[in-house]
Amino acid sequence: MAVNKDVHNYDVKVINAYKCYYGGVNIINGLNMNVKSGSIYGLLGPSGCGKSTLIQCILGVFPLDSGCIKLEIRSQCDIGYMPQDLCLDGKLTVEETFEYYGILYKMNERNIKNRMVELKNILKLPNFNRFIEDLSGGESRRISLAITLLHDPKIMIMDEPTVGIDSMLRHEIWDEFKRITEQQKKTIIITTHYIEEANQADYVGLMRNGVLLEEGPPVDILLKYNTGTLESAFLTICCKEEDNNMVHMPAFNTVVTDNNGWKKPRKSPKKIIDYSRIKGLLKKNMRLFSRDYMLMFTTLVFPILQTALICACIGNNTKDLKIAIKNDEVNFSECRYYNNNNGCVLENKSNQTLSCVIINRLVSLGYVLNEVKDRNVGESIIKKPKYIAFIHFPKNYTSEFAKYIDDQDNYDLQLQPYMDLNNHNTFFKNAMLADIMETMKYLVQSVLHDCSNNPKALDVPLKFITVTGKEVKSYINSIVSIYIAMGAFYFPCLFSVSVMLTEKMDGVLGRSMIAGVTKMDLVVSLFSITNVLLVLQTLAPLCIAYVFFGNPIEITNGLFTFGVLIILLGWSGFFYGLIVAIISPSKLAGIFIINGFTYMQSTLAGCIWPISAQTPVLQVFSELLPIRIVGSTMVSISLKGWTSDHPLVIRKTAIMVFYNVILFSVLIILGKLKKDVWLKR
Ligand SMILES: Nc1ncnc2c1ncn2[C@@H]1O[C@H](COP(=O)(O)OP(=O)(O)OP(=O)(O)O)[C@@H](O)[C@H]1O
Repeated sequence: MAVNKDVHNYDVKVINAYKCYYGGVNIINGLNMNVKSGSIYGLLGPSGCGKSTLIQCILGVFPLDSGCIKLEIRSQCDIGYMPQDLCLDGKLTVEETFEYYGILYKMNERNIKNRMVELKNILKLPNFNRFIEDLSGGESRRISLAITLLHDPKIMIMDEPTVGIDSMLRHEIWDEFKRITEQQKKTIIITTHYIEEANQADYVGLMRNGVLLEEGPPVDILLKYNTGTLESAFLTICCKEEDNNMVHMPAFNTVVTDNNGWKKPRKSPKKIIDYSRIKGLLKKNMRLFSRDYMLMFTTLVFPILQTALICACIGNNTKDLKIAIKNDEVNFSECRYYNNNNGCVLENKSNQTLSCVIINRLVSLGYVLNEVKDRNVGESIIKKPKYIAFIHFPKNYTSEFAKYIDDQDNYDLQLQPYMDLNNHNTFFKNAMLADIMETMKYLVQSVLHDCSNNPKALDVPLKFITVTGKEVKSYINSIVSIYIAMGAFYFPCLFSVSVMLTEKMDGVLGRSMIAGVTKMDLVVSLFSITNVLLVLQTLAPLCIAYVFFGNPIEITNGLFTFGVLIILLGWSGFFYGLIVAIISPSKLAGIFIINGFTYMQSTLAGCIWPISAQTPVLQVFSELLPIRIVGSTMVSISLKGWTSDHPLVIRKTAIMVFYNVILFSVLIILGKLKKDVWLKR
């Protein structure tokens, strides 16, 4: 029973604690620690001995492998924590930082304001309207300390609070610590490298290799080891420990200590979602977003620019492709004066020049024709990538052509025009070949017409009827929806991964979590912002693609599903970004992963080359990619007029809902498996 009575004198008690990171060595190695209520406890020890790890365990960030930690608190708000690093958003002002943490600690506006003024006087804080990123090291440490004290918590845990603060102010801060512990019965745990500073603490714990070698009031320790300073006492203790060659039991030999009369930690359970915390997060994130011009540019301006550029560049007729010409039949420059109605080529009196018909036709299609001196020059010039073809028209081409029609057996093939092709770019080559074939057809039709024959005789004996996609005129019309789908996936993904990883790497997330924010609060607040951004990110590109550039779109009730699919795709991008943020060791890695995945999807989605050209196995994979699923359905809705009740539209929408459920579940599972998922290592 004596033990139970003792319980009430302590705010923090650690009993036989063990902790190691991911199967490594024990960082906390059978540690016992007793922090009395209303006292200052100085936790001392060399760098790397496990002080921060112990603090994280006390805060509940990491669970112990075994042992027990008891905190005399009612809720998370009873603890104030100051991390070793700054862990504050540089782009918030001092006032906004106070407001954010005040909201998390459930303080009202007036309380926050009053407390800010109080703390300003005690800690000599800088102006409230200054940005954190503009403060000096010492000033920002003082803000960090003030945030810890803001909600007047019962227990304050501070990791090196006085680092970087001048000795005068350090002295004043210690006086303030003493005042609040004595007058308000607060409990303070401080880690410090300045061992002599800890003389002012009520108790000190000397930690080494994951255990407390000594614990007690500084005066008692000095007396016990007969030294004048804590530093030499610590050295003596360390030497003794080495002499004794103390061995600590490994974690697997220990028993979870919950049988010493200790109750489970008295903490009211944290709500998984809390409206006021979400409000605080939303306010903070909106402020940060509105000040991050690069992020704003990439998430809001980029989608507009990208759509405009794609519509302006893709699918237009290829222009200004260069063709080298040598025309021995007629002076090249004279072709421009050539009149089509020069009579039938089969008649002797005709002065018809077929080479000019072809030349003028190619010019009218937008090709740039440059005359070369002779055939040798033409054949060598074609090796340069600037030229896609060299065409040579022999002398008497037209009259020989007329003879050929009359007497094919005696036709000299040398008298045919010939063409050298540059195959550097098969797309250009094929486009030009199609134009040349069209031109030749036009030529023969002209001849037939001039010779009073029926030009239609040359038509393909097949009737073409366009059933769907009548309005499709250019390649961009067929793929613009897929590009919009790409943006709908990529930009929410980019937003979630960059916001989460920036905050994680700056330690802001970790600090917010300790202040009470839950993973669900985070997801909900970011999800809300993402939805607003998603509407802007897709509405503007849709207007540009379908209104400004006039890409065809069928107006049916399928357009409702068109919108739903974009939102579902945006959500999957958002969840995917969060998953990447969990598994990425750095922001750069996270951005690389999402860029790589989106790039792969864009390549396989069918807008660069049809999926039917892929190998069967790859086709199955490509058809399952989110951008492909949504993009191809959007194409069918916009060009084929598929309605919302079309079986494939329903099926693909269901697949996207399923994807979102899967991604959200993965997010939850990863969050449960990796407890320290939002913490900077
Ligand atoms: N999340 C983590 N995962 C793996 N190892 C970790 C992690 N955090 C700390 N460590 C390791 O645990 C050991 C103790 O680190 P800890 O930060 O607790 O020491 P410390 O006493 O606070 O040091 P300092 O005084 O320099 O801050 C170090 O070797 C560190 O590399």
